[in-house]
Amino acid sequence: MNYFPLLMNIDYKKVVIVGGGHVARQKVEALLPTKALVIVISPAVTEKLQQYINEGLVTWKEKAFEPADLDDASLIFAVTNDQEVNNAVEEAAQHWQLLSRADAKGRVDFINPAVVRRGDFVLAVSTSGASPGLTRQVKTDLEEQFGVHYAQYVSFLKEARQRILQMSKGDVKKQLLAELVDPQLLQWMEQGEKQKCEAWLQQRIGEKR
Ligand SMILES: C[C@@]1(CC(=O)O)C2=NC(=C\c3[nH]c(c(CCC(=O)O)c3CC(=O)O)Cc3[nH]c(c(CC(=O)O)c3CCC(=O)O)/C=C3\N/C(=C\2)[C@@H](CCC(=O)O)[C@]3(C)CC(=O)O)/[C@H]1CCC(=O)O
Ligand SMILES: NC(=O)c1ccc[n+]([C@@H]2O[C@H](COP(=O)([O-])OP(=O)(O)OC[C@H]3O[C@@H](n4cnc5c(N)ncnc54)[C@H](O)[C@@H]3O)[C@@H](O)[C@H]2O)c1
Repeated sequence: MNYFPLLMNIDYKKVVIVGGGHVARQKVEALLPTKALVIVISPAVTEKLQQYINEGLVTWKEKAFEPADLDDASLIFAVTNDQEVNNAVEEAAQHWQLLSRADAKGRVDFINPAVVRRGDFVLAVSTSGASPGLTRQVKTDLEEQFGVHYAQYVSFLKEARQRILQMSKGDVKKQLLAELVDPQLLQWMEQGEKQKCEAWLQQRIGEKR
């Protein structure tokens, strides 16, 4: 299957997760960085999910699934351990609602990549469902390869790019934007020397004005 990868803005949209087990917890954790309105439908939830519910990060409806639970949901996760219940969720989902089934059966509108977040820098991995184990392994490798300093690095690149776009034109702008991905900047950021990056930018912008 050739899936279409995208980054979706789901802020303030309703997301319904049917099931309250370990897979439901994974989905909730993937959604926490967003402002989606997350509702868990399940007679029972894991300890970690209970913690998120207590903190008000997620709403829990302590009950077995019913079709009306899907009303107004933009995204639906059928993640119970009961195929019949997941089938019932699929049957109740409208064509305009995007459905994901953790058992990878029946209708599959989307699947979930493994995600490494470093601020605005997002790395997503998938084997299109072929091997979730390999996906997990590659994610672990990426976590090591792209350390937490990437968040600050990409934040600097964002600000620097805005400044370049405002201050320069044409070929100068193009050249400055190309120079911005200089590996030296990444190295300074990794060493905690953000001020060197700032000075570098000041100098470049000054020279080209
Ligand atoms: C990425 C991640 C994100 C997430 O779950 O949100 C994710 N699976 C993760 C881990 C993981 N899942 C499983 C294992 C055990 C090893 C194994 O079975 O190989 C491990 C490894 C581990 O946990 O270490 C078991 C498993 N997974 C699926 C089935 C059903 C089936 O294949 O039939 C079964 C068998 C269930 C059973 O037998 O009962 C199905 C799917 N799992 C997907 C995503 C989608 C395709 C991903 C892709 O394209 O590669 C897809 C198709 C649907 C979906 O759920 O979206 C998360 C990464 C961890 C992370 O982020 O840290
Ligand atoms: N995508 C993945 O990464 C992945 C990984 C492992 C397993 N799976 C699949 O996901 C399924 C769930 O795995 P899990 O480890 O979370 O299982 P689990 O047993 O930990 O949790 C199942 C949850 O479903 C709830 N549930 C049962 N009947 C329900 C109903 N009628 N209405 C609402 N909720 C109901 C239970 O209360 C429980 O909270 C597995 O059966 C498997 O098919 C997917």
